[in-house]
Formats: sequence, C-alpha cells, structure tokens
Amino acid sequence: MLNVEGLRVRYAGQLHEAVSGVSFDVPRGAFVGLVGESGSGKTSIVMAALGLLPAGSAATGAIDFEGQNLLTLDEESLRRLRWKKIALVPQGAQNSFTPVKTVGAHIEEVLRVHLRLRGEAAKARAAALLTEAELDAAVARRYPHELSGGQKQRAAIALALACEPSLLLADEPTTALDVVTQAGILGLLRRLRREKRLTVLLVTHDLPMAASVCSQLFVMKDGRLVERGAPQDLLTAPRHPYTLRLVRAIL
Ligand SMILES: Nc1ncnc2c1ncn2[C@@H]1O[C@H](COP(=O)(O)OP(=O)(O)OP(=O)(O)O)[C@@H](O)[C@H]1O
Repeated sequence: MLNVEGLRVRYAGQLHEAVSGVSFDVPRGAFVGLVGESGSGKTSIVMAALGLLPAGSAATGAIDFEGQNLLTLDEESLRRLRWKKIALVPQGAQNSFTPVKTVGAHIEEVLRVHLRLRGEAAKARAAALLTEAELDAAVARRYPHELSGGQKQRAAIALALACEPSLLLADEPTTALDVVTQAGILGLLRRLRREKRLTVLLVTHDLPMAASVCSQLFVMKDGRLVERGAPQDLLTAPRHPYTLRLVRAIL
C-alpha cells in the first residue's frame, strides 16, 4: 500500500541527510512499526509522505501510495489525499488542540472543510467518531484542557478518522502516557485496524511497545534503516548491534 523506495530527506541548510536511502513496504491491512531513537529520521519519513516537510527541504527517491509517487504530487493532489486517504496522528497530538475550541468543534471543522458536512449531520458524525475512539459522545462539548492525556490522544485518533482514511500514520501516539493508558491506546489502534480495515504505520522509540502490536518492524538509526523483521525475530535474534542495544535496554 505504501512503498518507500530509496528515500532521502535533507532539511534546508543542513549538511547531513535526516533520511539516507530508506526503503520499506507497508502492506495493505498491516500494522507496521517504524522504530528508532529520537532524531533517527522517523518523523521526517512521515512528513515526506504527507508532503509536509518545511519549505527548502529536499526529498528524493519515491514514496508510492496506490500507484502515485507522493514526492512528485502537486499540492492540490496531496491535499485531496491527506485526511481522506492518509491520516496523521501527529507527534504531541495531545497538545495540538486549540485550547479555545471544544473537541466537537475541532472534529466538525475537519468534517466541514474536507467532507462539506455541517450542522446536525456533522454533530452526529463527530459523536460517532468519539464513540468509535471509545470516548463518551459528551466529550464533544468539552475543551481540551478538560480531558486527560489518554482522552486527548483518543480524541486525536477520532479526528484522524474523520474522513475514513485507509492509511493511518501514528507518530509516538503513546508517549507521555502511563502504561495502562498506553495499552488502551494500542488496543484501540489494533481494533480500528481490524474493524475498519485500516493500515497502520506506528512510529515510536519504544521497541517493546511496537513489538507488542506490530506484525513487522523497521529499525532506524541515524537516518538509515538498519534492521527489519517480525517482532519475535528482532527480540530473540537481533542482527544489528543497534537493535541488540534496544533489546538489551528492555532487560
Ligand atoms: N525542520 C527541521 N529542520 C532541520 N532539521 C530537522 C528538522 N526536523 C528534523 N530535523 C533533523 O532531522 C533529523 C531526523 O529528525 P526526525 O524528527 O525525523 O527524527 P525522529 O526519529 O522522528 O525523532 P523524534 O521522535 O525525536 O522526532 C534530526 O537530526 C533532526 O534534528
């Protein structure tokens, strides 16, 4: 479904590439993990796929999505794909809500802009999305600061699902949450993948967490993909010294 081929990303004014020739494939319906420490290039890959790298950045290679190279698409085509086909739960999503707008207003705005849904229809759809994310529909009337971190993360997932995307990019969706809340969010993503036939790319620094939900892991280090495989294989017989370090860090 998403095929990354020889991807290179360099930010404006930087000598080093943030991503240096990365290739991997995310099959339709899979739950795949992109794992690596902070600064290894994970978010750069996600942003390159969405055409959201800052001005002046250079991204070369190819990111094929349903037969189109996302790196060469014009802004209008990318805009049509974002939300409706490829949705993002951004890093720090919990803090990305505007404080003066209710959760419902956030969702209704996306529904209005991207699906031209308004009024009662938008309200009903927002309520349904919150319920899908295992939140009470009444959360729509609350302001972001009235929600717990876990509830905000669920609301961010509800928002990402607003236009029924087929691919969900979840960037560090459980960071800064306690372990019980983390497990709840992962359970939700797992259920959504199954029930809504979503394909999920989970981006995280947390190898054991990714191993607990993903069917395939890609390990990044310094802009390169250093190892790939099934979680069980990576955990029991890591081949790259960096993966070994990540595994040892668990013990
Ligand atoms: N806007 C930017 N301008 C310049 N350099 C950047 C920019 N964004 C990221 N970088 C650099 O690109 C490299 C990869 O960063 P990236 O955010 O993709 O890594 P990451 O693995 O997602 O880490 P994190 O989880 O901390 O975001 C880092 O060296 C980072 O400093």
